[in-house]
Amino acid sequence: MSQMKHIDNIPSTPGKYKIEKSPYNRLRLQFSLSKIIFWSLVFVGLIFVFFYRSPNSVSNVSSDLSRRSLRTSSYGGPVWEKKIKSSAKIRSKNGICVLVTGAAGFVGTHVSAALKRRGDGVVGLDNFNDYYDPSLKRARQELLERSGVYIVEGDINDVALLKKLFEVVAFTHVMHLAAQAGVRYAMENPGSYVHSNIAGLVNVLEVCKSVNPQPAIVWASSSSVYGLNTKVPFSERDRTDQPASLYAATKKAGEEIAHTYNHIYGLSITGLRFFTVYGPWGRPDMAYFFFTRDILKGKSIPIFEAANHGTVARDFTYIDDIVKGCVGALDTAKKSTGSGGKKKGPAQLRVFNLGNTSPVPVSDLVSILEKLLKVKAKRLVMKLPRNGDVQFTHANISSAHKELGYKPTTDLQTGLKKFVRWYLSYYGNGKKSAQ
Ligand SMILES: O=C(O)[C@H]1O[C@H](OP(=O)(O)OP(=O)(O)OC[C@H]2O[C@@H](n3ccc(=O)[nH]c3=O)[C@H](O)[C@@H]2O)[C@H](O)[C@@H](O)[C@H]1O
Repeated sequence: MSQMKHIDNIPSTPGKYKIEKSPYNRLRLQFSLSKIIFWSLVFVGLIFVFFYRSPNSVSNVSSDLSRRSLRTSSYGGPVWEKKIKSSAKIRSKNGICVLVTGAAGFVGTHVSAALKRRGDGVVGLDNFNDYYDPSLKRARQELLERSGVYIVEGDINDVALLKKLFEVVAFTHVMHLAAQAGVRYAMENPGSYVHSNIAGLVNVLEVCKSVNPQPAIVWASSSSVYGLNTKVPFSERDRTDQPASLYAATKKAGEEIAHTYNHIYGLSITGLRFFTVYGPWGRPDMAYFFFTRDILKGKSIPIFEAANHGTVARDFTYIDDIVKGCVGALDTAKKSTGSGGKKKGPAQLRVFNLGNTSPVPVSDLVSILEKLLKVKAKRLVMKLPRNGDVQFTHANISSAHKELGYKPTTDLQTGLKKFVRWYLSYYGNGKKSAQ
């Protein structure tokens, strides 16, 4: 209020504001100028020290990103284009042509394989960073290559590469799954979330809005957007303005960014809120995966528990169910309406929960693993850390059921059996172990 008064005291027409020219005033002016310069230098110095010393500072983002070995891709040339065109070839009637970002990732690999199997054209894009063991990503790549899916090695922040891909192939759809995943890692490397989940998403949308014809976009949001929401089961209409982690906040930001690109450019965009997806070829940073590894090694596993011995539970969703949801979203996506970077009419904007509708306590997940692995786990019950984890998730999937025909059919017991079978065969019956 007092500041307001101060501003009000200054005449609105600057020319009418008479500055007295006494030597005392000049001296005072010089003195305050040098004071301003002095404090500005101190301020700049402080910023400098902060950015170069703080472990999580933005200046460290580049080193963190390079630690995740983002390669600058070399691309182009007739051989490269031929591979892409062959991978993009549609082999079924009414097939679609999809660019899958994050194709060497867990969900990306399964979705790419499913699309290829039914005769769609599929081209993958992945930067093969080392957030987790890149050899697993390479193995997924081999799997996809054997089924005819080529993965371009490059980053979603490489706009020139994205543009080039659209020059070579007129993709009808983009399945945007490339992201920095993981709830807890966001405290270690916040910059990587901004880089992939915000800057990367914007780059993908920028390119999609400017190509002709614009593709329809389906992308991975997350159940974590519900954050501290306590109303269960989580419905798409519930509030999502209380994220509990930076990961969740970047996914929520992504949903708002999607709204903007839909509104301004007429891009057809569908966001899918995945609920703790698990299964064969999964992510080693996820609990079910490293619990399996550590139970087999005889290492103790930390099991989180909420205040007053409260149960921590997740709506674990099996990968094959998620793939059906992704394909359903692609198949029901309407065309984007814009062209030449301009909106021509209203376009489709959707968001769906893809969960299993039956939350399971983490301790029950461990019991299932014990039975499947025939090894007793060394349980270390710990307080739920305050670093992004929420106590439970539970999806209401009626909207996805109605619009996408989504109907999950795999319970945790059945899904984990398939995961354990894969784990033991991939890591040689546990002799070789996941990193
Ligand atoms: O749905 C999502 O959108 C997210 O799902 C996944 O996050 P989460 O549901 O947190 O999965 P995950 O880490 O496997 O922990 C599973 C359970 O084990 C508990 N947990 C975890 C670690 C541990 O040491 N102990 C423990 O009890 C933990 O408290 C939790 O209850 C994806 O990783 C994320 O990328 C995002 O996609």
